[in-house]
Amino acid sequence: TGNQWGYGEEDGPSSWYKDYPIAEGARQSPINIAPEEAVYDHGLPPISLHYDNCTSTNISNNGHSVVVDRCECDRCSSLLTVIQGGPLENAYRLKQFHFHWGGKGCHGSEHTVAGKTYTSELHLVHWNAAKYSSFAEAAVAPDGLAVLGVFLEIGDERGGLNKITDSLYMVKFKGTVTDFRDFNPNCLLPSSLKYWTYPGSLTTPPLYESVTWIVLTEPICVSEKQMGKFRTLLFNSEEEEQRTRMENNFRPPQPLKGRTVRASFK
Ligand SMILES: Clc1ccc(Cc2nnn[n-]2)cc1
Ligand SMILES: [Zn+2]
Repeated sequence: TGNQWGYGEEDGPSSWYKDYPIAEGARQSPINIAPEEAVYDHGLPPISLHYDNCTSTNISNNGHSVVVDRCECDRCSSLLTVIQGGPLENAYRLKQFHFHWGGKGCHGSEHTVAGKTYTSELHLVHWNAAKYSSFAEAAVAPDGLAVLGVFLEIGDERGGLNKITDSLYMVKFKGTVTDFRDFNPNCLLPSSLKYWTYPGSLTTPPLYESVTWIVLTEPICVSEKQMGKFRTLLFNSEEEEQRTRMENNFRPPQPLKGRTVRASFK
């Protein structure tokens, strides 16, 4: 039932085009960011993040990544948790955040910077709630989504990440979910909000070309021990006999096809 895609030899990124022809589209993500070719746009305002009211609700393993959903209850959804400014015409509301990572070593990010890969990449997924009435409606619109990308590199431990890594044992298997309240992703942001921005897509099927990408230039540091806990997750459910470690859940860079990457800085 439905399209079975993954990150393996048979079902991985190089075969997604069979079920999702948009995989070969004109604005696919991720991309390699070439800083020298990025165009400094002095008209680009800074981005502003209002995550203070951010309340998470649960953490889950969807068979592709580990996802922290934002609470959508009436009280919470009235409280604004948004990204605005930068290339965005209006405020985009946070829907969820998740990660992409590698096996041991320093590959694992989706975007690369002058060919450099990072050990992981955090994605905060937002939708244009000012213009569309649901995430699903926004997800298919060219200005529907905004994803904030944060690079993770191996170094000192990141304290704020421990609440997540200490919960991962509860969502080891695909299809598992557990309460995960009051986590604010502010603690996972670097000190600088300098960014690159370009028009792109979701990096997994359905690969919709609806994402305004905002990729922060400054990585955050996480420890090898913390990354090791991400790699205890499994792609498969408890019922499946196959036990496949969840790692290398990243799509490689896609052709730029004439797009311009803009920089918020000189
Ligand atoms: Cl709703 C949804 C669908 C796909 C992805 C995967 C992804 N796309 N861009 N970054 N991650 C994340 C959220
Ligand atoms: Zn992602």
